[in-house]
Amino acid sequence: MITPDEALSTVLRNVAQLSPVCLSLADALGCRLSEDIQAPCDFPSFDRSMMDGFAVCLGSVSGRYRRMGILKAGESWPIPLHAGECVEIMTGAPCPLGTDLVFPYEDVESDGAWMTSTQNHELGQYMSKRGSECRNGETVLKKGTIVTPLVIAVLASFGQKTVPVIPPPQVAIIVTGREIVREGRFLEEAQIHDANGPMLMAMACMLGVTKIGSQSADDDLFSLTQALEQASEAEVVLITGGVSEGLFDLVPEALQKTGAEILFHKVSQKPGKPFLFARKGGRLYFALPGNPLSAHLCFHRYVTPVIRMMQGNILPSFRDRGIARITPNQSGRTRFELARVQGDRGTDQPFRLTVYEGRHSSDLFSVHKANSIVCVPPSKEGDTASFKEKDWEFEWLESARMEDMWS
Ligand SMILES: Nc1nc2c(c(=O)[nH]1)N[C@H]1C(S)=C(S)[C@@H](COP(=O)(O)OP(=O)(O)OC[C@H]3O[C@@H](n4cnc5c(N)ncnc54)[C@H](O)[C@@H]3O)O[C@H]1N2
Ligand code: MOO
Repeated sequence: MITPDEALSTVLRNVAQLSPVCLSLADALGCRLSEDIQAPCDFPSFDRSMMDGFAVCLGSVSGRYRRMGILKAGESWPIPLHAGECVEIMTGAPCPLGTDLVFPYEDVESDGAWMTSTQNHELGQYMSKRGSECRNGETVLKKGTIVTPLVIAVLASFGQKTVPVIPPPQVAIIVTGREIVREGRFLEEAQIHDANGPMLMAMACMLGVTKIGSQSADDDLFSLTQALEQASEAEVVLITGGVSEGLFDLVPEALQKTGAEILFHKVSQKPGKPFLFARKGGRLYFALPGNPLSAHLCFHRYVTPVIRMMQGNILPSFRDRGIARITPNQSGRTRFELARVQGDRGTDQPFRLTVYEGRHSSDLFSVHKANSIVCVPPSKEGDTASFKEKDWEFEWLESARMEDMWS
């Protein structure tokens, strides 16, 4: 059986970044730009008042200016100001031609016909000059930039409706098993509700996936192959259940029947031993063992990096260290244990880990507070089975939230 590291490198060797597409600004949130973006005009595109007050054309020795009228944002002044004239101007309005500076209301006295400045001034004050943020044709956003709400604001400022990005993959989820009842329908005896489908959908959403199909299949070849055919739009296909040794675990056979090449089946890990990885052209298939914690681990460890790489992301290391007491691993397989990290805010004390050990991969209820995973390698021969507190490396789960970990 291959090791988890060998499994991960086989998976990663088979991933390619997706081709760029143009998405609406909202759909592009979280994606990487696939091209540099140039400003289509100067920004701001006119000399803009930064304050409510008076736009003045200098020239008055006494500091008194003739008030020529009012200029709202969204309007422009038709004629140039002459020396000693001013216009009452609102923030965001274009300064009239001839404006030397803007006085805020706080720095003047005005009687309606005349305005007198009461403070010193500087040329150009409170004017955001045309092109002062960027010039027409200037590169304002670099290829590879992640589209955040601030990037969306920049693009929207140029009037751009779409943007070229590396999209997230389309994901299809196939939930197998006759005993699984979906979408809250009534349970017959020996049936259970679907936990994997909603969990995997949520995990994909956390990685920015927006197009997720979900369907179910019975434990027979016809139903499984039909479901696999229906998933042929997706770049990532997740199948849960039916991948182990049972008489009705037919997912490997169904994948082969549809022409997918199985790259490995079974990994020396706990949970998730029956995990299978296959591909057909650019489409990757992950057959995740049916027990929810196995499906969770296999998604976290093998599917998450794939979805990131398809979107042109590097693989960040969400690793940290914390103190824990963990039973030595004499299973012969690499153990991945869910854990809860906690810290003391404002101290430099190391993180502490509560490791949810000894759970079966169907024991969902006691681990839902987990925010991390610890990898416990198999003990080496001759290791005394000591059980001491020590410093362990852990990996944050995608769903971990900082505000939830401080005690
Ligand atoms: N003889 C052997 N039996 C098993 C082995 C083995 O090596 N030899 N491996 C065990 C391990 S480890 C796992 S994990 C499971 C995985 O089996 P399958 O992937 O074939 O999954 P199923 O048998 O279909 O289901 C297992 C378990 O999970 C429940 N399940 C399935 N889907 C869902 C869902 N969508 N939501 C909630 N729960 C689900 C299902 O009812 C079963 O209880 O095989 C062991 N057997
Ligand atoms: O590998 Mo299974 O995932 O332990 O239950």
